[in-house]
Amino acid sequence: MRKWSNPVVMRKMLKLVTPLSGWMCMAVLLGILGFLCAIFIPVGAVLLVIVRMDSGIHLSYGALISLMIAAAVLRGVLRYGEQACNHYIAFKLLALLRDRIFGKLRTLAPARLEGQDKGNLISVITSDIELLEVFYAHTISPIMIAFLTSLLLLAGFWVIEPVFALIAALGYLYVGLWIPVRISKLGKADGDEYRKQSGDLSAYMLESLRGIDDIRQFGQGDERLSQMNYQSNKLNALGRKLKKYEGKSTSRNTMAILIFPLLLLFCGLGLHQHGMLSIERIILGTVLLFSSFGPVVALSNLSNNLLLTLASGRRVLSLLEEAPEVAELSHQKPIEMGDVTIEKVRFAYRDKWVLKDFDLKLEKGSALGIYGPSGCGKSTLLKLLMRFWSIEKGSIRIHGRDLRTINTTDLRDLESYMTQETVLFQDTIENNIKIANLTASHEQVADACQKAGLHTFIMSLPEGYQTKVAELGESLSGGERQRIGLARVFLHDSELILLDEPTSNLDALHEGMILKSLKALKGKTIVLVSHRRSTLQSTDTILNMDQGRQS
Ligand SMILES: Nc1ncnc2c1ncn2[C@@H]1O[C@H](COP(=O)(O)OP(=O)(O)OP(=O)(O)O)[C@@H](O)[C@H]1O
Repeated sequence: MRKWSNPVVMRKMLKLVTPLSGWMCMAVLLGILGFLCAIFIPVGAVLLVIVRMDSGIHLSYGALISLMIAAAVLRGVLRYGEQACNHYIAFKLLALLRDRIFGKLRTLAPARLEGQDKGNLISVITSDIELLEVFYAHTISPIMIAFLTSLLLLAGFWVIEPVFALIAALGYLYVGLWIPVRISKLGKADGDEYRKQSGDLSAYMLESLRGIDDIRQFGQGDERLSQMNYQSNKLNALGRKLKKYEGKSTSRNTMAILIFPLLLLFCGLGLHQHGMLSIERIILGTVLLFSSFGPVVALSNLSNNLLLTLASGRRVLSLLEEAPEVAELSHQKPIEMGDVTIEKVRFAYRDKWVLKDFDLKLEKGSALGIYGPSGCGKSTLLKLLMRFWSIEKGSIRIHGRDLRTINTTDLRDLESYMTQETVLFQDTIENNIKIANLTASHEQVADACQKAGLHTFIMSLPEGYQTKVAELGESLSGGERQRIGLARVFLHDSELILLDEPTSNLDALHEGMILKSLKALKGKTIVLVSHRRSTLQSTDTILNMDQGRQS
């Protein structure tokens, strides 16, 4: 995660509001008018008294009362309008941010999604983005409203008595600026840590839910539970610390709201003793200051939530600015399938070397079988052929073209990759297979299923191809899932087929059926990784990949 300071995060988050600046101006205008209405009610009451004191001020009693009633009603309407504008902005921006985050994940995947940080990533996508609502709906406009309302009020104080304007300015600065800045500084590290630990807890929960069967089988439930409690307690302790900052801010605000009007009152009385100020102006100034802290207090209260919001903003923006392992490529020349040449390829996951000076030549239309000890880099080789990761040194070429110069969509069209795990989506079986070719007809899907030895099984289901995967629950066997994965490969009908243990869960009958279908694919180049020598018998050549070297 980037280590941007809070003002930098705020600037970056503010930049996103630019397209909605019209709505923001409207929210600020309504907010200022709303606060002025609220302030006018106690000030109006003072004016009523002053009028009765026969002070020489001539105001209609009835008109003043009517104005006060109108201000009270308007206060509600204006506040509603301000909040409506703010929430419109916030939810529009959240939708935009979600869209950008999902777009970003597409460019970062799959390398980024292979990391162990999935729980944290889920927490960024869900709760962190959600928290930004506080910033867009309850932070930006209060800051502007407080600033502009305070300027207007200071002008009013100046008219009553310039010394009052000075005292009011000090009060507003203390409550609206000094307290929030101080509290933000105090709690920045704890705010960041809170968001991080909350992400860690999500990751731990997610991992525990995924592995619940193993946890129960090996009696690890209590251990997991106590770890979860430990993490929750740590999170609660941090939450309490953040609440303490909130308490500090509230108590200082309350004190300031009492002390500054008192200061103003004493100064006013001093001036009065020297005959420089009337009692009416002192009362008016004191009440005006006492009742006008609303906008700056709203600002000060922000500092508590702001700590968490900025920590969330930092995580969301860091993800948005993360550089992908391999950049998406477009506008390159189209590619035709040809021989695949791998020369002196060196590749490491961070500091863990997997392939060192690896060479391989694969003729177009041939089938290569790969075996080797677990962890020697067979799957990695397929991922490099898919350009999921970038290689350190050497080159991978298709038809003489370096993989790094081929358009991403061309590469995806040219290649089919079946991983060891087939992921199923909550949809019909037909649609689950059609993700390999969205425009395929039902006949094409059925043909692919025939080749994958899946058709008879699907037809035995109550709703055939329209059976929902969710309705089958967990009842699909590993072999059935694997055959769905294979059906996707057959439907994708690409030139280069990369299969990672495609038949590991299948019985001999189904395996034989699939290998026959693969052999029948004329002109396709196939790379088949398997631990079973029997599976590899169907390929033209077999490679023993040991410690990243051909043997
Ligand atoms: N995303 C990753 N980050 C870090 N290390 C990784 C990553 N993926 C794989 N590895 C490591 O790289 C090495 C090669 O992994 P790979 O999956 O390519 O092996 P394999 O030969 O396919 O193994 P198997 O036969 O068990 O599937 C392993 O030691 C593995 O732990």
